[in-house]
Amino acid sequence: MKALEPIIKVTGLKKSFKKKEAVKGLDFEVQEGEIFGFLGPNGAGKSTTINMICTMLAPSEGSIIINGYDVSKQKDKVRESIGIIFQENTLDKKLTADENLKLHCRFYKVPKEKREQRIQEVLEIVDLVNERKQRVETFSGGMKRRLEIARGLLHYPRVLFLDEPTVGLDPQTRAHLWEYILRLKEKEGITMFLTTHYLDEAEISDRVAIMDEGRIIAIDSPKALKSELGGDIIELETENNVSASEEIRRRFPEAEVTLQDETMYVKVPDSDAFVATIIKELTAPVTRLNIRRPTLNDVFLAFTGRKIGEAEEQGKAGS
Ligand SMILES: Nc1ncnc2c1ncn2[C@@H]1O[C@H](COP(=O)(O)OP(=O)(O)OP(=O)(O)O)[C@@H](O)[C@H]1O
Repeated sequence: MKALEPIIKVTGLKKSFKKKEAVKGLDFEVQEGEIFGFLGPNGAGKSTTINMICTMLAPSEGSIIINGYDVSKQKDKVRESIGIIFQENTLDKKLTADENLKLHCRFYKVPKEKREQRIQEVLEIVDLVNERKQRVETFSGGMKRRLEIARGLLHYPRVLFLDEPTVGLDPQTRAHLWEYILRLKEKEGITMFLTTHYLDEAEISDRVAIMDEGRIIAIDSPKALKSELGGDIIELETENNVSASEEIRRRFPEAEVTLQDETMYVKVPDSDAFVATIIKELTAPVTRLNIRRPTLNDVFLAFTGRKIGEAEEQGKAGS
């Protein structure tokens, strides 16, 4: 049997801005129907990559194939194959939802006889059927984002790009938006490529690529990435973390110890035996102890030596 062609294939992708090498050589594939998440701190190179994939920025090197079309040679075919929902709101606020959608249908040459049915379908997906005749300026932030998603779907794209789709929304609206996105996957079987720096949101993805400083440092399902870490994470504070971490490393050679501010993160295959021993025998008394399953933040920490929030702070300081 012939193996399925990936819907997106990226090879040797690089981008430099003058002296800054923002994307340093990416190779990855996205399969049809996947939710593919790009996770990384500000400045990691996510937007630059997504802009190149969406034909909006020319790569310095490498190739991108979407839906069988070459992004640098067949831009129009690529644009027909994709829908884009970016951070900036590009709806016309003075127009109604309906007028915004009709405009987009004309722009993307959705056949006239299909327009009415398609507008109804996409409004149903994002629950805005009753607001169809309202002006966009009366919409809440969440409603606007939903309308943008509806608009991005009008021309039956094979891949939908969502760049930080929940930025600026409150937690409840964020959660709802993800429900719509999952509904979309169910109803339209569409491939979704999303970027986020919210770790909990990345969990929705079938696969996640973790990006840092222009490179993909890990790529797999959230479950596999976390289980690759193996064992439990023990958060530990003692009266002297430096000497305690040295003692742990000496006595438990299999333990991986990372010191972060006031807290030690210890990863061990068997947390029960470890905890029983350190509580009784560690020279520096234990002042706090918490055992938990690994999160994507731990994956990021394991690969980069820092938490995703800290990487962002460094990114901001450096830019
Ligand atoms: N047009 C540009 N000119 C010069 N440098 C740029 C340009 N666009 C991006 N960069 C730099 O490239 C690096 C990657 O930026 P990019 O916006 O792709 O990161 P990101 O991961 O998408 O971050 P964010 O979440 O903040 O959008 C950053 O150091 C940024 O300052």
